[in-house]
Amino acid sequence: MGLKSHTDTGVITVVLWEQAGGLQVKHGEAWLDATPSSGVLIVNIGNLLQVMSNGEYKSAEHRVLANPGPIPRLSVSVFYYPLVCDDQIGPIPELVSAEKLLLFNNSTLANTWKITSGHDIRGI
Ligand SMILES: O=C(O)CCC(=O)C(=O)O
Ligand SMILES: [Fe+2]
Repeated sequence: MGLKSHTDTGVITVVLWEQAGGLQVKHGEAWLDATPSSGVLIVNIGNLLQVMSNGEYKSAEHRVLANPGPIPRLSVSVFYYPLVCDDQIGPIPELVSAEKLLLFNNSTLANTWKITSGHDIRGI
């Protein structure tokens, strides 16, 4: 199974992924292959961490190629994100300054999710 180009919506995603390739990360206009390695966990920065870090960390666009090679592909993703839609989320105050202006407004989790991912937190 492949996955179309996307950024992860939450705070971080931890991916356990072995042997078969297929994960690609966008760098400029190029798609770079992530190199599979046994026992390695991939930690993706999600859209909410980009907001919380006031843009210090970027949620990278990535995709997964279907059937990238002869080995069956198995990956396990765990998504970390807050659950209460009405909670406020925004840049951590220490990361906002005269040199590093506020890039995102404080808003509810549901609203921030919609702005950063383009769809409703309930998947609508
Ligand atoms: O399977 C992978 O290597 C990555 C999966 C992924 O991008 C995701 O679950 O959001
Ligand atoms: Fe992803």
